[in-house]
Amino acid sequence: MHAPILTVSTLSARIAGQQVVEDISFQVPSLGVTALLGRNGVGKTSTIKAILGLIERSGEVTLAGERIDGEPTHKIVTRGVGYVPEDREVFASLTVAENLRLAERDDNPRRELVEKLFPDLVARSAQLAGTLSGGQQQMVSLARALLNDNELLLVDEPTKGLAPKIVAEVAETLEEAARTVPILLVEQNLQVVRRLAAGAVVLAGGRVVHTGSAQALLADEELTKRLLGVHGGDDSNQPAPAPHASALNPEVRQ
Ligand SMILES: Nc1ncnc2c1ncn2[C@@H]1O[C@H](COP(=O)(O)OP(=O)(O)OP(=O)(O)O)[C@@H](O)[C@H]1O
Repeated sequence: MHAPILTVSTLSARIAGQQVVEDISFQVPSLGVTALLGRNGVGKTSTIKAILGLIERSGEVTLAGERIDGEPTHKIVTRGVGYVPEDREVFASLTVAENLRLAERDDNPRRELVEKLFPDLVARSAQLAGTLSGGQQQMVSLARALLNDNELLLVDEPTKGLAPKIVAEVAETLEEAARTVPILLVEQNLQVVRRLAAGAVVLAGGRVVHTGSAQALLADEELTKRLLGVHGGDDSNQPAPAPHASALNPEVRQ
C-alpha cells in the first residue's frame, strides 16, 4: 500500500454543541479513490468539514505527514486540499469562465487539464453558471478544484440528484481526475463506488464501523446491506430510507 496522503486520528467534531463525529481514525492512500460511506446523517459531510476546519474539531489530521488540524481552513486549502462541496456552490450570476478564474490559486493553473476534461464547459464559458443544469454545475465545481495542483481532493456526493447518464459522465471525470490526485469521495451511488473506489471507510453514528477494500465490501451483500442499508449489486441500488437521527447512537447524541 502507498504511504497515506491523509491520516485522521481520533478526530471528533461538533456542530451547534452536538457531537456529530466521534473519535474516528482512518487513512487515505496517496493514490486513487477512497470512498467515505454510510447511511444518511451518519457524519460523512461533517467528517469532511472537520478535516477542513470548517466545524469545531479535536484530534489529529496530517497531510503528507504534517499536522493540519491546528490550521485555519484557508491554510489547509492552500496546503493543497481541494474541496468539492455537496451543494456545488457555483456563483450563479457569474459566467463559467469567471467561476473558473476565481478558483485559480496557483501561478500556473492547470487550464489544459481542465479544458481536456470538460470540453462542454469550454463551449459554455460565456454562459451564466446559474443557468447550467445540475450536472453541468457539478462539472464547474469539479473543474474549479482540478485547476489547482492539490495533494488531495475531498469530494462530497458529486452525483446526488443527477440523471443516470450524467452520473456516468461525472464518474468518468472523477476516474480521470483520480489519475492526477487522490480523492476522498462521499458517494451514495454504489455503482459509482464500485467503479472508482479502491478503499472504503464506513461510518455509523459518527464512528468508523468498517475500513477495507471497497470491492470486497460491495461483493459482500450481507455486509453491504447491514452497513449501508442497500445491496451492492450491479443493478440499481437506491439507498434505503434515511434513518437520520436514529442512526446516531445514544452516546453520540448526548
Ligand atoms: N448545521 C447543523 N446543525 C445541526 N445539526 C447538524 C448540522 N449539520 C449536520 N447536522 C447533524 O449532524 C449529523 C451528521 O450530519 P452529516 O451531514 O455529516 O451526515 P452525512 O452522513 O453527510 O449525511 P447525508 O448522507 O444525509 O448527507 C446529522 O445528525 C445531522 O442532522
